[in-house]
Amino acid sequence: MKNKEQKIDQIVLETLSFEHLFSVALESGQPFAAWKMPFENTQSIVVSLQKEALKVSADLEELPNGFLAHPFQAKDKQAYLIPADIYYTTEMDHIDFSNSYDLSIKERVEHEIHSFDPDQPLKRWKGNMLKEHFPPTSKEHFTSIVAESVEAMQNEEFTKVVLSRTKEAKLKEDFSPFEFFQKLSESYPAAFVSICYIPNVGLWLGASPETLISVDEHGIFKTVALAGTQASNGISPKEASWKSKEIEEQALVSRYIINCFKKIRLREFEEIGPRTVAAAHLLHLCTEFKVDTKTTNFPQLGTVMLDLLHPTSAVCGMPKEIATDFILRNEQYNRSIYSGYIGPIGLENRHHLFVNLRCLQLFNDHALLYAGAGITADSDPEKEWNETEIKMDTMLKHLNS
Ligand SMILES: C=C(O[C@@H]1C=C(C(=O)O)C=C[C@H]1O)C(=O)O
Repeated sequence: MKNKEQKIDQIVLETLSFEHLFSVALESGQPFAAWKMPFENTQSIVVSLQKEALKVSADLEELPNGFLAHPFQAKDKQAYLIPADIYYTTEMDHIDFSNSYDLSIKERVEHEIHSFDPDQPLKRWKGNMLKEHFPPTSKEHFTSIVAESVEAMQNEEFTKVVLSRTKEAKLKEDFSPFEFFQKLSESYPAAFVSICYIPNVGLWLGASPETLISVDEHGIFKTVALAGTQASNGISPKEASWKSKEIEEQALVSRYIINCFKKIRLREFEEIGPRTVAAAHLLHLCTEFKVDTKTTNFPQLGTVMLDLLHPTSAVCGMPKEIATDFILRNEQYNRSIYSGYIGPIGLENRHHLFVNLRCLQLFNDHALLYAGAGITADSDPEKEWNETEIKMDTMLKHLNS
């Protein structure tokens, strides 16, 4: 990975805590993101010192370090970038502070962090939440569009479509985004747990099980084909068995990824799986694909594959254009960054972008949960509704507990 020149200054603080910086960022209304990587304990946070997130094209080699968030559908193909003007992880004893800003901003941030009172409940953040959203999806509407898509697929108009919906959940009076983030981090070690705030996009929290692309510090590129869902009900991944509907649904996603490699004539990929993986109380089928970008001399593979892969048939369908069109005509709401992608880029010399799933958006007094299910010609509308219910439980279980 190319090393970008970035001038960094530091704020060394004696009594710094992650909660301090998280709370100051949340209350400030500045774009920020905090996260925990799968199978890592470290929590990280970036805060932008500009009022708005940057609108950028997802060129990983060129962008400054930060946190990227791309909607499911963006006509201009632009993503939001929260630049790491301030960067801190629970492994550090100081804050990295981009010194392209003048001293007075640094002093203001330092003052706000020092004067933050952890015993006072946070209130200001609620004023920064979006004021409205599309009405939540009724069961009647969801099952009727599933039935309509099944009929279209039986007529061979397309092969797969992922249909999604939303649901509202009240927040308790003293709901704390920080406590919720901590609860998710503790409960889901295998997930990418994140919170991100982008003005006009809102405050989003999630526990994603699905990597879209990653390129690590050694130049190893990875992506996965994740699909097929069942409640684990105490069954371990090794004991799980799958019906042909799910096996085909996941194989379709694998074929889609292999096709993307074919488009760029890349043959040197390793394919591992499919195997059953656990995500919270659910099981999925997963095939992992790996490429060494150094031996293949393809340093920009992450950027190229990102452009080809998104949206994959795990969140959109096959063929992509027809499935997208069906989704946009029938879901009756805007997915925003649900089923888009989010994650840190450049930091610690790696990029890791996840499909934004098992997530919710916060409003003043309630949350809006998002989930979808892969529909094929063999789907049953009632079962697909239930699948979205159990996916939403990933968040719902911890929301007001
Ligand atoms: C669309 C979602 O999940 C995706 C769809 C799956 C399926 O259809 O079985 C499984 C995992 C994800 O790739 C979601 O969680 O909202």
